Amino acid sequence: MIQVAIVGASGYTGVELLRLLINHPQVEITCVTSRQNAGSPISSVFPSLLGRSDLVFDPVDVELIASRAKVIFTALPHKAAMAVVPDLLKAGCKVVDLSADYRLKDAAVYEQWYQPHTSVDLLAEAAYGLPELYREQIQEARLVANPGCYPTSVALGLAPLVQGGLIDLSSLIIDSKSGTSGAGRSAKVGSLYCEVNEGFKAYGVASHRHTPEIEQTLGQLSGKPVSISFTPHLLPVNRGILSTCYATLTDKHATGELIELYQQHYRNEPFVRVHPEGELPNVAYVRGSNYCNIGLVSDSRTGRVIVVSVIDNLLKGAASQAVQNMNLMLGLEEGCGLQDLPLFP
Ligand SMILES: NC(=O)C1=CN([C@@H]2O[C@H](COP(=O)(O)OP(=O)(O)OC[C@H]3O[C@@H](n4cnc5c(N)ncnc54)[C@H](OP(=O)(O)O)[C@@H]3O)[C@@H](O)[C@H]2O)C=CC1
Ligand SMILES: CC(=O)N[C@@H](CCC(=O)OP(=O)(O)O)C(=O)O
Repeated sequence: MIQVAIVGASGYTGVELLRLLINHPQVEITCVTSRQNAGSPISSVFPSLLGRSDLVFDPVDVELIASRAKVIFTALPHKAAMAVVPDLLKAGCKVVDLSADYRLKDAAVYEQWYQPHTSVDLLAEAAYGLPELYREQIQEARLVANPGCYPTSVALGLAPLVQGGLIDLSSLIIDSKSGTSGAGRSAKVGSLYCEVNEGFKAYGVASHRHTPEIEQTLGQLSGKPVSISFTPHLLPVNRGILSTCYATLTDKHATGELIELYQQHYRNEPFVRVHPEGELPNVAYVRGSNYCNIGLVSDSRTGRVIVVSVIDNLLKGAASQAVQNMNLMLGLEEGCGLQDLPLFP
């Protein structure tokens, strides 16, 4: 069994990692951290795990973590992640970082959208953890930067069109909606029930920090700089992301033709499912699973293609994608421990 640790295990992505890794046949969780819950059994914080694990939360102590585990998931807020990742790597561990700290290749871009970076030297070597696009780099990496939730849904939704040169990249508009768990488990007024329930709002308009991450991936796929308009929205549901992407086609293509292209593109990808013509995805079709579902329509009236993609933000948008990356880094079967079907309805 491979020994793994979860740093930041008391958060929303942390508990999803616990749920997945407790059932993973090739790994054993040997260390979980939380500053606020240090000394408490995990089942006292998450009663859903009662009877399934005797683990007790430890404080964040790099030496302790590295002495107990070889693979570490850092499920910490950005900035807190880069305070521990370099020392974990120095201690010989492999790291899958769920934060944004190692996703952007250009330190100046990171510093423009986040804060000063304290381990710029690791940006070049970190593999961007979207297996469907960067599988080989992930297999070789000791540090994987797990993508953001919105960027995962958008990159998978647009990759076939962008790589095929089928759209005018300057026309891209992306409109995404996320469930409230995307904001994490720490107390914030904006995440309170009365603030979110029965409401629906846009936020981060023309300023959300996932914009440069999406532009970086689409730029790599097209070989050209890409600028997008990206607007996230907050949905009054616990989990799920739906991204609607609009772009002008450079030539006429019927919906059926584009769906055939997507089906071919993703034919060997076990976690990407393309809907047949006339059917579009719903966040409920992927909830609780590692799937990304994609549907699209070519609008001959406007010459635009409209792509709709859905993921579970806590799973393909975070924890299950992190486990998919770990499997690749360790040479395990890529879908090991990730075969759960979505929870429908
Ligand atoms: N929620 C989502 O849908 C997604 C989240 N992510 C990213 O994954 C990471 C974790 O997200 P999420 O689980 O939602 O966050 P939460 O706020 O739910 O959990 C954060 C965890 O980190 C610990 N923590 C917080 N601050 C620090 C610190 N300064 N030093 C050490 N530990 C700290 C917390 O425990 P304690 O305070 O007790 O130490 C807790 O265990 C973030 O970077 C987030 O952006 C990525 C994709 C999707
Ligand atoms: C609903 C909501 O608040 N979502 C978060 C995105 C969460 C996430 O995955 O982002 P990082 O991993 O890049 O932090 C937000 O908009 O900041």
